[in-house]
Amino acid sequence: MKDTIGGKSIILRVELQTEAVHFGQLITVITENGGDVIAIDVIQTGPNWTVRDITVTASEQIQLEAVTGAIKLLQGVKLVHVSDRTFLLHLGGKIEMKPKVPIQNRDDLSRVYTPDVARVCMAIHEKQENAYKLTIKRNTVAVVSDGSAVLGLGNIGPYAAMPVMEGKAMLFKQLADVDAFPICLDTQNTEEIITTIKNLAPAFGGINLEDISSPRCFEIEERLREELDIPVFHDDQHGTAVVLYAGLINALKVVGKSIHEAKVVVCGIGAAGIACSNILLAAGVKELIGVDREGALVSSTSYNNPMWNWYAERTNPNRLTGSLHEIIEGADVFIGLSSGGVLKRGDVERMAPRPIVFVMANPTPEIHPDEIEDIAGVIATGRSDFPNQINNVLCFPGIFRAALDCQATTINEEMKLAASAAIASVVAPQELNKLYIIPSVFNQEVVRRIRTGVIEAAIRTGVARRMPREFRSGGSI
Ligand SMILES: NC(=O)c1ccc[n+]([C@@H]2O[C@H](COP(=O)([O-])OP(=O)(O)OC[C@H]3O[C@@H](n4cnc5c(N)ncnc54)[C@H](O)[C@@H]3O)[C@@H](O)[C@H]2O)c1
Ligand SMILES: O=C(O)C[C@H](O)C(=O)O
Ligand SMILES: [Mg+2]
Repeated sequence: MKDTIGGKSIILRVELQTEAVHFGQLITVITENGGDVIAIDVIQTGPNWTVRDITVTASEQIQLEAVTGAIKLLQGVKLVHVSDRTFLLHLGGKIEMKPKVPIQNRDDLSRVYTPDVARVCMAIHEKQENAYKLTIKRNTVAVVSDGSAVLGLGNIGPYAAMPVMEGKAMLFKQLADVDAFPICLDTQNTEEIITTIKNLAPAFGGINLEDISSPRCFEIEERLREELDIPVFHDDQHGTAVVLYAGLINALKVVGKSIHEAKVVVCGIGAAGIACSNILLAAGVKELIGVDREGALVSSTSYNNPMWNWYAERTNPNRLTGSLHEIIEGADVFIGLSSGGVLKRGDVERMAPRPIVFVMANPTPEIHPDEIEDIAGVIATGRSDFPNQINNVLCFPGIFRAALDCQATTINEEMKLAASAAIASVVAPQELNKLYIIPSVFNQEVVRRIRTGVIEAAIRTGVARRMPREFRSGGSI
């Protein structure tokens, strides 16, 4: 699949006959064909030959193909091989498990394993809560997918979903020191998914559901929330909604509009679109219209999807009908959670002045930001290679850090709103502008502030089973 935006990067291993060709000629051929040379490494040299690795990036895959084609035509140059840097990074997977203590002798062995481990087992058998003290449970989250709605790629199955889940596990660890396991299930049957996750739960302090398509994701999450005593959080719904709301709070300030008066169009009424709409309704949006493939959702129509009937009852107060291109007329905010290329420049031209355009489909947004840069008030995407990344990665590490630290039984609405406010607050008023409405994933304040705000909300709403030390002003739970 050809991605139309974002940098592409390859490493070219070339052997040059130094008498037949100058290195400068090779570089000229690369740049003339649209490649940027970002690194050169000498691998081996001989009396009249040299082998080098040249790292080349280009904005389009097609340019990289042109570069390799042109190199093959150069006299005195042999293209030994081409490696895709992204694939290299994924070789053998991206994470590993590491013991916390070494096992160096028999004594260690008998304590981490048989026979002494039995005493620890019995301590948990006598008091199940001890699992939080004596196992990985207190710091471990399962990232579970069935591969049915992976990014905007659709139902690509559990094997193909793994790289995303491994990536989420890496982010959990790096950003919030949460240990996370990627688990991709080879079933898309609602009951089987629920039963499997329930059976897996003893090892985990939380369940992060990921990339499970709607409407099954709603029932799976709801049932697991009822039946488990650890937080179950469908990231595509709630993580996205938390970050979207944080971004919108700040974007509205940039364009000087009020959330109560804004006309908001959400495109893609799936897992993420429904959750984002819910948070917007709770935040006071009055004119909210949902659009999916068949056009605007309206209460006068009956849908096969029960969530859509529920949705249409609560939104579209003026009962607008028609396609996205019609509905978008005069809108102040567009929120895309559908698939790449759905929005056209003409649509944005017909929005209200200084429109807010959040095109959050991954990996290809609903419109390329460059196409509307001159007419939009604020633009955000889900990707890391544009300004204003509205992506659930800003939420899930911090919200689970908080939930694990206070051993929350659930992640409730108050905790989610606290997370949104925490994220929005990281951008100081004097820093706020159209290219900076949302903090970077690498801003360490993000997880820290989410953790504080979310633990406070958990304690306030009575779902914390443990009071972290810094929150113990009087008494403990
Ligand atoms: N930026 C983020 O943090 C973030 C988070 C979650 C999801 N997403 C993106 O949002 C999209 C949806 O994810 P999801 O988990 O809600 O999936 P989903 O399958 O639950 O829902 C997708 C919805 O979009 C609709 N849709 C697809 N193409 C459309 C089109 N051309 N016009 C109108 N509607 C269309 C589908 O009918 C479906 O209702 C994906 O691209 C995903 O990558 C982004
Ligand atoms: O994985 C991401 O980048 C965000 C989100 O979970 C998505 O499904 O697109
Ligand atoms: Mg996802």
